[in-house]
Amino acid sequence: MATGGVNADLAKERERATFDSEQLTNFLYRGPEKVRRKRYLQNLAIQDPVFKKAPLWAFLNREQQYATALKKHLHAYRRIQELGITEPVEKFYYREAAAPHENSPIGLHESMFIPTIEKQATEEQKRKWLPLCHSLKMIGTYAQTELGHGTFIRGLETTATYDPVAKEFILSTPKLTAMKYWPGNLGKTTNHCLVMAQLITKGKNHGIHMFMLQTRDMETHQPLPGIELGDIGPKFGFFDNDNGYMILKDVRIPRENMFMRYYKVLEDGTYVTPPGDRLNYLSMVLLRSAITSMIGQHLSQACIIAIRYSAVRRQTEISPGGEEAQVLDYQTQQYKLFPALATSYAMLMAGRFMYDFYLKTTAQIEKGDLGTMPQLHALSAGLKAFSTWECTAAIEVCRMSCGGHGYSHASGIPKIYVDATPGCTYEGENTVMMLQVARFLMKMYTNLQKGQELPSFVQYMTKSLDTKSCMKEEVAPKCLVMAYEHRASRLIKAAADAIQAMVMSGSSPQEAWNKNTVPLTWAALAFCHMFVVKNFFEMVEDAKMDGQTKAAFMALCKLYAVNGVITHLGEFIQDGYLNNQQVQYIQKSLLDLLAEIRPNAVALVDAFDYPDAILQSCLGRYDGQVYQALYDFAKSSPLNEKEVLDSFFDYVKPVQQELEAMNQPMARL
Ligand SMILES: CCCCCCCCCCCCCCCCCCCC(=O)SCCNC(=O)CCNC(=O)[C@H](O)C(C)(C)COP(=O)(O)OP(=O)(O)OC[C@H]1O[C@@H](n2cnc3c(N)ncnc32)[C@H](O)[C@@H]1OP(=O)(O)O
Ligand SMILES: Cc1cc2nc3c(=O)[nH]c(=O)nc-3n(C[C@H](O)[C@H](O)[C@H](O)COP(=O)(O)OP(=O)(O)OC[C@H]3O[C@@H](n4cnc5c(N)ncnc54)[C@H](O)[C@@H]3O)c2cc1C
Repeated sequence: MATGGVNADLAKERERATFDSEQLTNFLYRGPEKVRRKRYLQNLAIQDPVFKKAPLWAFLNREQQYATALKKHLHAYRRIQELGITEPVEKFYYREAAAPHENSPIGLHESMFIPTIEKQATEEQKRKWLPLCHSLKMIGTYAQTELGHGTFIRGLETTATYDPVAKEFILSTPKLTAMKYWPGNLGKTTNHCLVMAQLITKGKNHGIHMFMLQTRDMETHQPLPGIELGDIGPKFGFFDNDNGYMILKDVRIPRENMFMRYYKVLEDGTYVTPPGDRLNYLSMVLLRSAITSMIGQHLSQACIIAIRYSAVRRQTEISPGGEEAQVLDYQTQQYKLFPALATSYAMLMAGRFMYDFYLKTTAQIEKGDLGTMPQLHALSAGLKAFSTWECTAAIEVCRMSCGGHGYSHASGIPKIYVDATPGCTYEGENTVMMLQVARFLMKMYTNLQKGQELPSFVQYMTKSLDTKSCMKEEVAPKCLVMAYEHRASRLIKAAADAIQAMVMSGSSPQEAWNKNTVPLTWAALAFCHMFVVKNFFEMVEDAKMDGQTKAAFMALCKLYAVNGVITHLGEFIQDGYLNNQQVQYIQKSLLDLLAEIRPNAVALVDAFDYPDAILQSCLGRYDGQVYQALYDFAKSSPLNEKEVLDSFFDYVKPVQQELEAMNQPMARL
């Protein structure tokens, strides 16, 4: 049955591409040297026998999935130290290849616990905790969310009451809804956590603060007295992670366990006012800033799978008796997949901007300059929400575009989807994040009205609203960007005017805000969309690559912008900014771009440079031998280990016998 070699259709696709995919790979990973290093690290992991021999997650139950993920991630953690890998992005490449599609049970330790100690602890606390963290004596997580509150963190109910006599904080869960619920790896893996709790000292509540809590004995791993904790049970995805619950019964911790870099409680219980508000929200901002790239990568994997498969899959004779067409040749299939592909590139570019902006801004914060914190908060919240919404929707489109096989774990896409979609909820529920963006935009609008200068990325608001688009038959990037700016400005103005009008007629600002949250999210979404489009064009224009590669990349960028106009057409034409003729130009441009991208589709996904060992998809294989792979996958199903299952004798046979007896003529009498 084995066919071997590269599938002929896929081979042809690669031959007909108008550009060299390696050029785009080099751009995506910031240069050929970095690509070589990425491949080297990925190969090290792929060839490691510990990872190679591990069973595929899809055939394991939850406990086995957890144990396998833990084993692999701990081995990866050790190897990363042995190999001296220190760059976060290089650690990511190694881990992704070591345990593809398996979420790390020590992930929160690395992505939130250690960074929070680094950024929020005093030098003394760092000296004490960080060496223990690096040797995994301390394994920690971030325990903020409670049963009753995830979004409204000022409403958290866990308390940390200072006792000046013992110089200790008493951590308590005063009621059911105050129980910590959801923190990743809290249930079984970790022995420490950062607890967010209401700080009460000298009888006064000073709001939520961060405390270091040891939850389990560092030798026996048993929970410590006064702490009840466990796993919250199976979820939609993240099967391999022990999201946990925790109840605290007056647990005492030393005063030194409060994170005291910015916030302080003196020995006598005096609270020292911090240098700025919301500094203890910075750990969330770090993850939000990283999520746009991460979700763009999830979507890029789904696109590789769906596009390679669509090049191999043939279905339906185009003319009677003729050859069946590659499904990728159907315009409708292209309309599903190419906007998804364009979205993944758009988000990778937005994620690149976002993470660089995070590094720049936090360097300023470290030096005591908190001036850019509001911009960092607004952009990280907005791009996190916009990218996770767009990418998860597109992943589902990719899955459905693979027909029936897309529904099988053999495709790899269902797992990508279930692990990507909680990105819309964790680190700030998306609608709530959009309303934070709206809050920032309303402030900027008021500042504009007062004649104040605006930060560069909202400068476009200062332009008076043009009434007509410059769009011509040749749909120009400049006119597309202006259309997005126009839509965002108009929707921001509309929301602000509606709020101001309500306030003028006697409503309180809060009431006016609450009656306009839908238009406010329209404005915030339009702002984020505009930002992503503009950033994409700028990055393509600045990219150093040959002309053919740039042309292929630019076609995707234009498609992202054009498709966005068509999807949200109402908002672009509501005030007559685009007329009927201009909309027709844009619609035609969409069809032209689908045709232009078609010959490059496979090369554009090859450029993401994911080895098969990471993709783990029968449909997305580089060699396109999908049918053999699907057959092998089916054969390896544990249900096939026995020819006849015990359940046949336990259940089918007895019922057959009962029915047979019931249907005997004598039995009916
Ligand atoms: C490329 C290599 C990268 C490698 C790096 C790292 C690797 C990362 C790997 C990623 C792995 C991913 C694995 C995922 C695992 C899942 C993890 C999930 C973890 C969690 O979910 S933790 C819990 C998260 N919880 C939340 O996000 C809660 C959401 N709620 C809030 O944030 C706040 O409650 C909310 C909604 C912002 C409101 O706060 P509140 O204090 O009530 O504020 P107001 O609305 O009243 O506004 C007042 C004022 O504050 C400003 N503000 C609010 N937040 C911030 C902030 N974060 N920073 C700065 N300023 C803030 C707000 O704008 C207002 O300002 P004004 O000037 O208008 O008054
Ligand atoms: C996989 C996963 C991992 C997680 N890991 C962690 C972790 O490690 N640590 C941790 O502390 N937490 C963690 N969480 C919890 C997560 O951060 C919260 O679930 C998230 O912040 C959303 O809060 P919520 O569940 O309270 O949603 P809710 O706020 O209850 O949302 C429910 C609905 O109410 C709406 N809503 C709520 N408030 C408003 C408002 N002000 N205006 C308009 N609409 C509103 C929302 O839009 C949503 O539609 C995790 C969650 C998941 C799913």
